Amino acid sequence: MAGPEAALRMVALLEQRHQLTHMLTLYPYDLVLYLRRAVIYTDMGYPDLAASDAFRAVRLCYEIIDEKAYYKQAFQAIRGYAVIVDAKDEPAGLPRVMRGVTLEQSSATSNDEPQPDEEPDPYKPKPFADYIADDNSDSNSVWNDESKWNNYRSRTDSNFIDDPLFPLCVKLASIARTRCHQIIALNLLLCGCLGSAYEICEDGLEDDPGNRELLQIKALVDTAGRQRLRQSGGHDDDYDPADLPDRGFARREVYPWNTFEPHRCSDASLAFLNEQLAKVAPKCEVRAVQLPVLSAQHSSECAAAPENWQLGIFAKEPIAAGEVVLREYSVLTASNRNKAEACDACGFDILSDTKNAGDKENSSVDRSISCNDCCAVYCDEECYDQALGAYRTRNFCWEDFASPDKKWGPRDANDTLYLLLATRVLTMAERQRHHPLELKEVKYLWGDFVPAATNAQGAISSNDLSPYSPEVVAMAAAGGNPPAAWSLPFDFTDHIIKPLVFMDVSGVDIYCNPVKRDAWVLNTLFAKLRGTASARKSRQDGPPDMAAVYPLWSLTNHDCDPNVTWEWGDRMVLRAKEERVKLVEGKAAGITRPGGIVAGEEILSHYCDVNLPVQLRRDWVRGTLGGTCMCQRCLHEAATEQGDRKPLAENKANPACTCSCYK
Ligand SMILES: C[S@@+](CC[C@H](N)C(=O)[O-])C[C@H]1O[C@@H](n2cnc3c(N)ncnc32)[C@H](O)[C@@H]1O
Repeated sequence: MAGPEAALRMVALLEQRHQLTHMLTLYPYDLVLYLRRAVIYTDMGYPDLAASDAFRAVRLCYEIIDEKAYYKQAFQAIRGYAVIVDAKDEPAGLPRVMRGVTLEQSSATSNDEPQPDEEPDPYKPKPFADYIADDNSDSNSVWNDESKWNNYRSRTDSNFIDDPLFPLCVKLASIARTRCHQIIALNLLLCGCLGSAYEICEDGLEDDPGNRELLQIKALVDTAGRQRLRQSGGHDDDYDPADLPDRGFARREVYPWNTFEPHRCSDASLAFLNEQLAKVAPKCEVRAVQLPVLSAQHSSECAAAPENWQLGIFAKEPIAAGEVVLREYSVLTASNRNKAEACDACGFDILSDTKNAGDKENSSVDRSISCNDCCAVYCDEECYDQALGAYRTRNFCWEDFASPDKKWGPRDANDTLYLLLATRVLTMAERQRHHPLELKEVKYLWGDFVPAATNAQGAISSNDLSPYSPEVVAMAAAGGNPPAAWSLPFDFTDHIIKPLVFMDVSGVDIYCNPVKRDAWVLNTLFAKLRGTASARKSRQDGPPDMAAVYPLWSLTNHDCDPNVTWEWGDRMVLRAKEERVKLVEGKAAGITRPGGIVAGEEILSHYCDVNLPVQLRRDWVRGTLGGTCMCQRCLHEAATEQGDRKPLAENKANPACTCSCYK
């Protein structure tokens, strides 16, 4: 499907998504609504969001089956469906999303089978197949008619403990659970999260052994895993499902329904940012600037890369060499260290600060204060007050989750820090009663988003997506890689499970307020945090264990000949460099010229160690810049290294280059 037809279909899907989201705000414990929205997301080509909704639905199934914390609410919601199914006054019986699941071999149903000499139970629901009508559509069904639906719901005020529909409700939850496992596993496969997809199949098969769809998805995951192994030069004999790759990718984009993303270069945005910047960098201003769109294919000879509008910081007046340009404080920090070592608010390394050691009034350790209720420490009263205003309350510390070593085993250090930063944003949003994407620390951050149309190319989408679909089978046979344009690293545990666990242990109702806590909100946060966070290590040879986002500092662009240096302690401090690299043909590094910044000059920071040779610098910043660095120094040094002594002005678009500079 292409052109207007595809566009019309997308409009219809967006409308359905909108309606289901609205219904979810009214009935947040209704697992069927989550399942229906999951199917819409799959249809739109957002498998990560589909997996997330199905995961919330499966949690609601377990609430009912295992009588957990939200048992009563989840039971009330499913009972509305049971009333209709039992009365058979709705011809379609079940909502479409739950049809076609049979639990013949399920342990959940086997206990329900009557023993030969047992009295028949008058309340026992009829065989499930009886409820499944031939009608294969939800159109004209009660599920789409809100007033009729509310009428059914009003009949669910019974005391559920003695409720005759109780067995049917549990049965519906068991059927939904299998459907959830199918939807989660298939969509994780589409994201490339093979390890988690495999595990979900196993979980589902434990509840519903022999389920055909789950067995088929497991076989596809297996195929994809073996293919990946072959692609990386390994042999099938070495294949072990426990080693399946689990890092997938999701679309990094401003979702079509995201109304929170500002037009970053508008007058209103610039006015707001400049008001903020004036407090921390009085000699500077934020401006819109055209930057080259970098790609990994760019070569040094491509001087004519396409450009896009972004933001940058510029000097409004001269700044002397060595002068402070910007001094910024932030509580959007994350620490993966022992809580007693660094300030919980600003991340300052209190224990290792030896500046005023022994001085009772001024040493960092003696000025620090500890939380009475947890082991968090703060530099001083000021940091504690900042924490109180931004993310914590006097008697609630968020401490349970935020001690990563307590909860989570060894894993990628950067991923842990991004997760902890995301949870800090969630706590800020709760404390300040804002939507997470509306917080001023988050709203204007660069997210490195890719246009939705680019992401849609190659996405597998269908409202009847099944593990037997030729597209899915072909995708698995090719190794289960999502489209190359999907650039947001995606992990089932970090993006879906842990944020929910975090909210849960923090006492937040994870089902309520889906507009604030949805998976797309978290993905948008992760995109922004990945585009702007800085990390550091406390031990030279250790992994990064501290991270922070300084929203204004993060607006500075990179250059391998920067005009500022930065120091990161309790604040981020930018200073004009004392001296700069002088570009002399054939001898770029080592020769210097005086620092200082003139009015109108852009403040250029550095995202890598600028003392390294050009190739290593480019390798370092490729991820952050989205491609090969094309700053004047890199172009110059790369050309010199390759023996190309042409003056830079002659470096025009290169016909041999595979990037878009020549097209
Ligand atoms: C931390 S942001 C810098 C601020 C950003 N320009 C903004 O609008 O917020 C990093 C992004 O800026 C862009 N960028 C920074 N330095 C660049 C450079 N020298 N050339 C091209 N793009 C650059 C890249 O898109 C990179 O992903």
